[in-house]
Amino acid sequence: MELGIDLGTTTTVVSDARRGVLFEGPTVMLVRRGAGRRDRVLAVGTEAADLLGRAPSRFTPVRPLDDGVVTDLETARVYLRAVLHAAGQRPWRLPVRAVVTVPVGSSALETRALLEAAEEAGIRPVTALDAPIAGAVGCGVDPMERRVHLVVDVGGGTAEAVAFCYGGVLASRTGRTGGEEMTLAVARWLREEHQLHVGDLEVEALKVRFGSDGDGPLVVQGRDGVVGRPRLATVRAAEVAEAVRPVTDQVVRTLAPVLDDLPPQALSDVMAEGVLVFGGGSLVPGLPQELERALGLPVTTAAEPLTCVAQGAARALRNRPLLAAYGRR
Ligand SMILES: Nc1ncnc2c1ncn2[C@@H]1O[C@H](COP(=O)(O)OP(=O)(O)OP(=O)(O)O)[C@@H](O)[C@H]1O
Repeated sequence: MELGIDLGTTTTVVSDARRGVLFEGPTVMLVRRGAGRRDRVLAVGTEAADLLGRAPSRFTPVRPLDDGVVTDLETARVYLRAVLHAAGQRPWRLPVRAVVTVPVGSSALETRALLEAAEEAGIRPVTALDAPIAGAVGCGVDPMERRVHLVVDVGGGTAEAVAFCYGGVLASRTGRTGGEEMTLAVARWLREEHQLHVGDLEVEALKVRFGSDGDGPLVVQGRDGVVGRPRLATVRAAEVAEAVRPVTDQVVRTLAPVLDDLPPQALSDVMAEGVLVFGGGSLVPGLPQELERALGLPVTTAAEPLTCVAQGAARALRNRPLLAAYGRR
């Protein structure tokens, strides 16, 4: 079994080169913590997210990643095993080979922790690949060619810009601010401007909706900040955009200096080709345009911005020269 695994801060996607996406869901699991015993997983991904705030108190929601990196090996192992199970794979029966993606900015130690967790979960051999490189492969870009490509990946916990060609990274910028920070900004704005306390999932849904519903009114449900009762509020998409803007500005300010490190020939490749952007954060209205302004280059959003990283990772698994050049072990 050959898989590409995009273990993101917010979303996990598992893809198979032949069958496509096998699992896509929030990076969260619900576990029962037994005294002295191993954690028992009740639900993972969408099923776990649906139960958040509803499950009995003996079940704890656990997020295995923080800003794109593994913070606890055992948690990551348990999570990966649950994800493989949900994706219909049983590592204890089938040999599972995989490419797992990591942020470009993750340290050797952080990458090692993820690889160890994957091996412990039964995935062998496993290779780590920078998520932006995997995303580029998923969009049909060949990172082994001589032409320089520039891609931007805006995820939940990280935003990265990477220029690469001919088997190597030329320049990169990483920021640990992404879509989750945008969600927090919307929640803060609802609290301050509308005196409304809104649950995480509702704020997340509002952030996703405001881009797709034009400038029509959006209804959001929460708890009144003064009297504490449930209440509805009507907001406009343009207001939500304003609330998110300081975060998108920060993302763009962090990434744009990647151009400063490129030699003139590389710049002319990038100018001819433009910039490819993907990751859930790229779907926030206005972000591609702001990026275009800051870089002074045309920006194109990937056709499948949420799954191209996992699909590219699965494809990379069969490309030995690519893994030898860009893989991290
Ligand atoms: N349609 C949408 N509109 C706006 N934001 C979206 C949309 N779809 C997803 N997002 C946001 O994208 C973010 C998740 O993106 P993605 O799945 O690429 O990140 P990730 O891989 O989990 O994180 P990271 O790469 O930082 O580890 C979340 O903050 C989510 O709210």
